[in-house]
Amino acid sequence: MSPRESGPGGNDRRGQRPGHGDGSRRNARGHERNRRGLAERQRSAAAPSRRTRGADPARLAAFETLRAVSAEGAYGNLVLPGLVRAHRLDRRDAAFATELAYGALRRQGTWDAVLARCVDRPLDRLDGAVLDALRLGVHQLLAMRVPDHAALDRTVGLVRAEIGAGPGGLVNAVLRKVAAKDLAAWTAELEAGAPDETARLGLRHAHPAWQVRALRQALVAHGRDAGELEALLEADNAPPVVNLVALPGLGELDEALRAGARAGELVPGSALSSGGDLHRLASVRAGGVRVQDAGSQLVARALVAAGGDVAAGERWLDLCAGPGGKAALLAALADAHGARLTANEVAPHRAELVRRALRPVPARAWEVRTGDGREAAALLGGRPAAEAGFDRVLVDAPCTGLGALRRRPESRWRRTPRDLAELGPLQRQLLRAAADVTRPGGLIAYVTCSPHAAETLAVVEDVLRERRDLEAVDALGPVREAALPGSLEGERDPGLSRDGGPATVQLWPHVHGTDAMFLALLRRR
Ligand SMILES: C[S@@+](CC[C@H](N)C(=O)[O-])C[C@H]1O[C@@H](n2cnc3c(N)ncnc32)[C@H](O)[C@@H]1O
Repeated sequence: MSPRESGPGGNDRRGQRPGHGDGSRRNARGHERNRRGLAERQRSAAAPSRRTRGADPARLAAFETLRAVSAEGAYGNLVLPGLVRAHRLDRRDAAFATELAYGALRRQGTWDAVLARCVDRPLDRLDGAVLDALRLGVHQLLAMRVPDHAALDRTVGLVRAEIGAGPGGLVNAVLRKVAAKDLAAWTAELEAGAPDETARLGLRHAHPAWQVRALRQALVAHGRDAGELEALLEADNAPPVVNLVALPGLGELDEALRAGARAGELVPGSALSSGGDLHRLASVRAGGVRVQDAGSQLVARALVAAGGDVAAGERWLDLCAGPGGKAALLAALADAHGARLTANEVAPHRAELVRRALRPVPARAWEVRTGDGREAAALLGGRPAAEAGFDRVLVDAPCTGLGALRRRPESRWRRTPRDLAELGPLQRQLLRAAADVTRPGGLIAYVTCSPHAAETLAVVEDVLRERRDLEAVDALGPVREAALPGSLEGERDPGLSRDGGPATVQLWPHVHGTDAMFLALLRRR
């Protein structure tokens, strides 16, 4: 049996029932700890003694991630790396904790449906910490190669150590019921009780039904086959490959490639990371090499490739720049072309992240402004757009993120259709404001990391309908120009031309291995 199969903690603990002996003392501490904030938990996790013999550090890191997500509204992908460091997990245990935490978060809806059949009361009447521990137990039993006895013993040990002996008994009884069937049997049972195909797919692939419906509609709206839906849902559940970008003129990928990364297949100057702690790479520490989804790289580069050569002295604007991924690439490209980028962000703490992202780029090429993009007209200082307007404007609009579900494990369960209704007006206002500050002849890239038609095609169509001074221009040509030759042909063609008009571009996780980025290009007349 490989270490992976028994999970972290090693063979020394196999068969041992952890947590016996000093249960009550640890119970009290566990309750208290579960009420404390993340920072304090991270500090105490870093203490030299492991505090609990019942909870192995990798499962504890996963448990604390789920607690931070469900009790504090944290983002799992932001919390877990800190806990991996705080618990001093080695590479193997870090991989186990990541698979466990992210997997349990992604599949939460399906695991809750399984648990609802094994618990004698509504799940919302369970203690939140107990429910999170149960989710971790189910994920190990049904979706990881952890033997049943290890999944049970370690999860019960974790509960005894972190929550209490009483809950330990309940978790033991419930997980035994879960372990009585395998994933295929559970899936068949859940699907048999589902009212329709959408609900069945939602249970099978752990997506809320409204998102299954929305993604099916999005495939069709962007010119693909609805039959791809299951492949898309599956891609949302696969751990995303970490893409790297070398900022042009500022970073080289040689070091990453020597360390095991593979050259990117979609975008020049990109690589697929071999995993592990990227901060071991000097080029990453220096900021010339950054983590960035290949789809994000592509749409940023397409804005620069569009409309012929960049003229020296061009002024570019990134209207919604936080945390600065695309701004860093744009600023590096701006510097290489003798252009200058203004990066705008409404949230001050995110504007600070933009500043940090831009630090490796020479200061002559950029400035950061904190402000509401809807008031971008202030950037022109009262002068007309024909005189002071920007040549290229990126509107990377706040959106539901339905195209980046791989990366944000819990987000699918947090989002609601109401978000679409709230974001729609903001997206339109930002696009109009971008148009107002673009010089005649200048280009606007409207981008979302969602393929939902309501925040992509509908937004662009509405604004085009009301503004005679805007026209759609082809986005596919510039995207192809920015991509590696031949990488977007045939089945991988991301373009959609409606009624022979200029094409918009929609990338897909299951086709391109990227987030589902949307790009429309507009020109101000
Ligand atoms: C999709 S994210 C942008 C991602 C960014 N371009 C990158 O590549 O790292 C959208 C950003 O818009 C910001 N935002 C939301 N409302 C805004 C507004 N009214 N004006 C400017 N920025 C806004 C959000 O805070 C968020 O940072």
